[in-house]
Parts: sequence; C-alpha cells; structure tokens
Amino acid sequence: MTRAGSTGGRGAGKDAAAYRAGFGCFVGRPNAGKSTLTNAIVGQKIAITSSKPQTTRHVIRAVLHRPDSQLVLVDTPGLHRPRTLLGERLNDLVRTTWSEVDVIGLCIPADEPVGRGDRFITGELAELKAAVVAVVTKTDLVDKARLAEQLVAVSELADFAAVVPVSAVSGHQVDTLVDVLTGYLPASPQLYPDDMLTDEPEQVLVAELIREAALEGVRDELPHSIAVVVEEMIPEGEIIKIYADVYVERSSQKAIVIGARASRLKDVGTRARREIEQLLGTRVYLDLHVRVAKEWQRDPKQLRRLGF
Ligand SMILES: Nc1nc2c(ncn2[C@@H]2O[C@H](COP(=O)(O)OP(=O)(O)OP(=O)(O)O)[C@@H](O)[C@H]2O)c(=O)[nH]1
Repeated sequence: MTRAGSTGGRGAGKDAAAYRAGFGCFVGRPNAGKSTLTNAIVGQKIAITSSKPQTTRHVIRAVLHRPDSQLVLVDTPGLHRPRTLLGERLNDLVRTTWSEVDVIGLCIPADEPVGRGDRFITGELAELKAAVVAVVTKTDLVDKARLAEQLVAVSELADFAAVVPVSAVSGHQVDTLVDVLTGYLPASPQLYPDDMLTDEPEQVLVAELIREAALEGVRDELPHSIAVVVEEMIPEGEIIKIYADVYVERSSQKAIVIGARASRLKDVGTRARREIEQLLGTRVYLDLHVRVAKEWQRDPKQLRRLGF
C-alpha cells in the first residue's frame, strides 16, 4: 500500500510547476456509497443518494479546488447487467467515463464481505491507464477488528495504488482520501475557474432533485420508472419559475405519483422546491406535470428526449 505524498506543498500557490489537475471518479457496486462520498467531498448536495441501488443516472462533475490542485469528480451510475436499452446506455456511459479519468476510487463497503461484484469491477478496471485507489466506505458501521479484516481482504483483490478507509457520514478520512486521489493527478494547469463547483447544467441538477422527491416513499413500486425533464426555468424578479414534466410509464403509475386528490404531488413539489431553492440560492415557483410516456426505457427516441 502506498500513500500519495503532498501535492506540491504549502505555499506552492498556483505555481505552474507544482500545480496538478485532472479527473477522477468513484466506481463500485450499487449502494457502495459513491454518491454519498461525492457529496461529502464537495460539501454540497449535487449527486442523488438513496438506500435503493442504481439511482444515479447522470454524469455529474464536481470540481474540487485546492491551492495547488484541482480534482474534477465525475459521478457514474453503477455497472449492472443490462436488461433494457437504458441499461446498455448506462454501461456504455460508465466505460467511457472510466477510460477518460486519471484516478479511480473503487468503493467497497466496510460492512459487507468482498464479493463477486467487487471482483468483477476490479477485473474491468485492470486494463485502464488510471491509478486505482481502493476506498473502503462506511467505516462508521463496523468496529476496528472488522475494518482491519476488510482492509486485508480488499488489499488481496488487486495491486491497488492505495487503500483508504473512509466514512462519508462521520467525515472520517474524507480529506485524506482527497489528498491521496490528488496525488495521482498529472501536472497540469487549472482546468476550471475558481468558483466553479459543477459544470452540469442547472436544469439537470434541478431535474434530479425533482426525481428524487418524486421517488420518495414509492421506490418499491416505481423503482426505475420515473424520469424528469425541466422544460423551462424563467427568472422573474426575485424568483425563478420552473416548469417540469415528470414522466412515468403507465397511467397506474401516474395515479401513484399524483396520489389521492393530488396530495402526494403537492408534497413532492414542496420537498423538491425546498431542495431547489437551496441549490439555486433563490426563491422558486415550481410547476409539475405528470405525463405518461409508454415504455420510455425501451424506446431510443424517448430516451434521447429524456436525456439518456
Ligand atoms: N453509515 C453510513 N452509510 C453510508 C455511508 N455512505 C453511504 N451510506 C449509505 O449507503 C446507501 C447507499 O449510498 P449511495 O451513496 O447512494 O451509494 P451509491 O454507490 O452511489 O449507489 P448507486 O447510486 O446505487 O450506485 C445510502 O443509504 C447511504 O446513506 C457512510 O459512510 N456511512
């Protein structure tokens, strides 16, 4: 196991010779804690987390600024066995992302045995140019003895550039992980301006927040059947008016999302609006419409329209 050294030292400032910049991403089986870790690192809610697998669909970049480095995090969905066109597109997206980054954090939860899924992903990473850092996540869920066992088990999976235990919930080792990842970035000029946190269009972030709110409480009934498109965001004085469509696959699902006397949709709107106001830092008027797009997961035209 190696520990990356400092990334140019204090006082290096933006000295061109010492500056590092590049791309990184977290991979791992569903529920490994990738989105939560990204959020903990960036300190702002920009990726979607949930207790159900495979909810992260969009590639979301978070730009992490340090005096002497810039780490651009790319968030990928989980790799899984494709059953629909959507599944295939997601896997293509994951592989493309992997081939373009400088450092990959392979997330393996501390509280679950190393399994087939972890071995599969490790094998897939073997041929890439990127440095692979094993990240043992959710360390707050296990005691020291169990963590030690897991670190050994993970180290035996492959010859990783480093193995770093971390807890996104307690914050333990989150900074250390960033130091380690940054250590594997190439010498490079700054890639993005100082004030940039993410280059994902605001509309996509807003759509993700609405989708998350719409899934709340109905994930078992509608696991992958909801897509959201933000049609318009219009600033009007102090507020932003947002018009969005929530797509489901069947009218029975439409009824679930709307709820009796539209009570559920109202809750969804309230919850989403609060999150969006936090994201945008301004008051928001949110207009939601629920529409049926039959079998959108299997239809290439619809998928393109819905942003996949
Ligand atoms: N206790 C604890 N729970 C965590 C930690 N990190 C993530 N979790 C939980 O683990 C679950 C999955 O986390 P996500 O971040 O959504 O996992 P993911 O790998 O992005 O999942 P997919 O989007 O399905 O690929 C959620 O319920 C999180 O709250 C952690 O450090 N400690």
